[in-house]
Amino acid sequence: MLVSFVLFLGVLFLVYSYLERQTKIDTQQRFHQSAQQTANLVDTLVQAKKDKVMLIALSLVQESSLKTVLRQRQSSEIDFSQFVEQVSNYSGLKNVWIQLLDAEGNSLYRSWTDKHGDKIIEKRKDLQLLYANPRIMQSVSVGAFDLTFKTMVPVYEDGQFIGVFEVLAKFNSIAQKLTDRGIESVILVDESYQNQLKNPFSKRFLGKHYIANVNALPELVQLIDQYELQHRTNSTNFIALSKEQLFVSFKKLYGTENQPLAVIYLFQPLQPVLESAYQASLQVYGILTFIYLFLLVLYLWRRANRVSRKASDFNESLLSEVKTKDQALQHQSFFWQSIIDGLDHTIQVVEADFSVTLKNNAAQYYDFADLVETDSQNCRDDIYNVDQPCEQDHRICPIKKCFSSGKSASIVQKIIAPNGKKRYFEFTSTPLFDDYGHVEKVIEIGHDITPYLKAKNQLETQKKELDFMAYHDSLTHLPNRVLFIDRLQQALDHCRISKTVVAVLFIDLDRFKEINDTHGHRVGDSVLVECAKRLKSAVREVDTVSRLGGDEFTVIIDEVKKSEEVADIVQNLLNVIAHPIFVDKRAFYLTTSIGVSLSSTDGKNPIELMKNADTAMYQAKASGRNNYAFYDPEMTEKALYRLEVEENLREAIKHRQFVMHYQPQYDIAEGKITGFEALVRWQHPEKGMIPPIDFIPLAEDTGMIIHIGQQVMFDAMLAAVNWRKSGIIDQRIAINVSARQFQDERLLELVEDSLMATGCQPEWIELEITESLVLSDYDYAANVLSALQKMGITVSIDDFGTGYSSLAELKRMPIDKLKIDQSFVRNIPEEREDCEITRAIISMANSLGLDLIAEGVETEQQAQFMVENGCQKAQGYLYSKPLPEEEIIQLLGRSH
Ligand SMILES: Nc1nc2c(ncn2[C@@H]2O[C@@H]3COP(=O)(O)O[C@H]4[C@@H](O)[C@H](n5cnc6c(=O)[nH]c(N)nc65)O[C@@H]4COP(=O)(O)O[C@H]3[C@H]2O)c(=O)[nH]1
Repeated sequence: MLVSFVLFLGVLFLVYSYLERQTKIDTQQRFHQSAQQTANLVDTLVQAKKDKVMLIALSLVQESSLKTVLRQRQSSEIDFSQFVEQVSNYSGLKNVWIQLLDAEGNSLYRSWTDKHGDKIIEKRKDLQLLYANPRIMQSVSVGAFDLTFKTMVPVYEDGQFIGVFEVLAKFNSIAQKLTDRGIESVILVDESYQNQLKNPFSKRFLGKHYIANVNALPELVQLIDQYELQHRTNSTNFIALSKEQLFVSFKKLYGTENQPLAVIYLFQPLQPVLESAYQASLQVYGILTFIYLFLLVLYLWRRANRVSRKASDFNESLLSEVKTKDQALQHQSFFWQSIIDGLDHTIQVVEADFSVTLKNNAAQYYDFADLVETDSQNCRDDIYNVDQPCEQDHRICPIKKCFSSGKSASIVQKIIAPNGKKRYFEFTSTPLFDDYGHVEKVIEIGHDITPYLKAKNQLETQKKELDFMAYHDSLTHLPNRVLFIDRLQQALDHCRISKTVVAVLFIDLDRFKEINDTHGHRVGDSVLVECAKRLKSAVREVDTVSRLGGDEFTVIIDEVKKSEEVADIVQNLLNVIAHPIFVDKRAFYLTTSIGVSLSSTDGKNPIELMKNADTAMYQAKASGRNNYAFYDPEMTEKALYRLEVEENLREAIKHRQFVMHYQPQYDIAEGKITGFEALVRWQHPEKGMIPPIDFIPLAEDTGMIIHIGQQVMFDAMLAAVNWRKSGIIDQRIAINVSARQFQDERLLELVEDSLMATGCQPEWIELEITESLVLSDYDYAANVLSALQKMGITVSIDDFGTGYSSLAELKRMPIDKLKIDQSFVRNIPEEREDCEITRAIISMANSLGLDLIAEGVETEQQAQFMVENGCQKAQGYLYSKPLPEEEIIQLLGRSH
């Protein structure tokens, strides 16, 4: 804008500079024109006068009198004064003269003078020219007196040149005519004529110049002189005298031979000329101003147009830009929409009222329905079977959460797609904030993660399979060596805490190679798989069976309390493998050798234990296969012995090799038998009488105690019945109930059955339960004991004092009798502490009103201690050892 303005000013300046210059030029031109006009005026006037003079000459030349004179050349007798006067009147010219010249150039008549007959041609060049070539000639010339107009007409008669008729008129009238037009003139005759004017008409001279017009104003003449205008006529045709306010122009007159004749100085007021010039300038100015204004208007219009066009262009470009941008936006929008619509992800815009205002194609396909929540319905669940509707007690709606917290929230939901397929979607809600930071909307993006979950599950399965393969044997699916060692380490760590023992079994199938070689690997593999199954089924769930490779298996037996347990398990494993294995309807009889190492004695780490178990396995093989061996030989012996006992025990049960001994119980003070305790003995056919301590624990462990207990109960009840029938006793017989028996739910049934089978009355017997058994499960014990009491059976607590029963527990327990354990009795009276305990037990039993008996009384002091401290009954070697039934009968017979 500023640049435009400066340019505009520049142009304005140039235009006005130009105008000013132009004005000057125009003024000069106007002056020149004005001078030219004035000169033209002079020319016109001169020409008009010339023409007039010529017309006069031509009209007069026809005058016969003139011809006559010329023909006769007799001018002296002719008076043409009247004729001239008529011509003057006729032509309107005041001063008109005529002259007649004969053919030789002699003046026949001159109206201005009386003189005639002289040879004028000799003096006048114009006449010489005319006579040389007769023709009508006009001229302004300086005569002897004045500046005059002349017209010379050759006169012919009958084709013969007879002379010249010349008409003359004063030039002075021209000045008058100029004056009439407001132009004063001063006619200065050329200085070359100064000598010619003998008797000048005006008699006025400026220097050498004759002032031809009589009425020329002196001040003008003075100005000519003052400004030396005479010298300027050659360089210009005008002078503006500003001071005098006069405009002076010059008009030069020339003679017939083009010789300078005179200069007419034409004076006119400067102002009109200037005005005229100004007018011209003004016209120029006007035109220029007009042009300028026009240009300005044009410029402004164009500028306005330009501005308008610019504005229009701007508008157009703006519109175009807007259109382009709009299109770009549309394209972009279309582009994004295409992308958004092309996405598998569902996108929904959820408003604060949970209505969905926008959704992409995927969302429309799944049509997750309005997200409007009601009290009873959650979003989507009325349309689709959503397993996990978002708003429940245990989970919240992510859209709600997003609105309330302003943070993104996600949820995984199972939906049924329109095609009926089950899909898992992960929905992520993202907040959109308004200008005030409030959550305005929520963008919910749903992503079908079914393939991902499927792939994840597959990967997990594959990983599990790989993990499984890494840690398991591919044939038997048993843990491999790596896992076995790991588990063994864990077991060792655990057994250190639990103070138990871990046993490692190294199992090798005997002569398995023969099966492989003879029947092929496929059969061999089948045999191995079956062996693995059997080994696994023969141990506890917590125990680990692994395959090291080939026909070698290992087993971890955890939490071993006694080595005998291990021997049992090992024996069981030998047995399960010994059963025939069928492959392709062919029976294979396998044996196996098992080596055992124990963490207590044979090693502290997995490698050591496995190595020693392996060594033991070779010992077992060396001792004849189908065998087992402990790494410690003593353990092997023990195990073998135990196995033998177990087998014998089974035989003993089968063949009823158990016999009952009865130990009498006495009233210490009176020395009378108050009862008996039935104590079982094993009458081994080869080894003789085996005490209960050598087989009861094994019978307990193996469960055979149940069978032994049945026999004992039956025999003892039967003895009670028989002895009563024979009338030798009326005392009760106490029967020991082992832990396994007591925990057997069939105990009460067994007691009832035995009572019924023997005909024994409940009052005739007493059941002894160890204190530790009662304390291990107090409620159960109380129930069972209570049931026994209700049956009428006396219940006594054996080995009392070893279990640390409290007085409160005793008080609540349904029991009738306490048996002071012989471990206290044994040291009485030496051990003060045992004495104190015994006193306390006696005191406790007495205070609770319980019957009381001391076991293992071997000395009088012990018996006396008991009596002194309130225990009236005792049993022990002091009175009698446990005796066979016959001896009891004898004893009773003696006592009777
Ligand atoms: N040192 C010494 N010992 C004495 C004396 N008086 C008795 N004894 C022994 O002490 C044991 C008492 O039986 P127990 O405490 O019930 O201890 C019994 C009992 O727990 C168990 N037992 C015996 N018979 C049976 C039975 O039929 N069933 C059950 N479940 N266990 C039985 O075997 C254990 C041992 O029985 P036994 O060898 O017969 O040993 C008997 C008996 O012979 C004595 O003065 N000094």
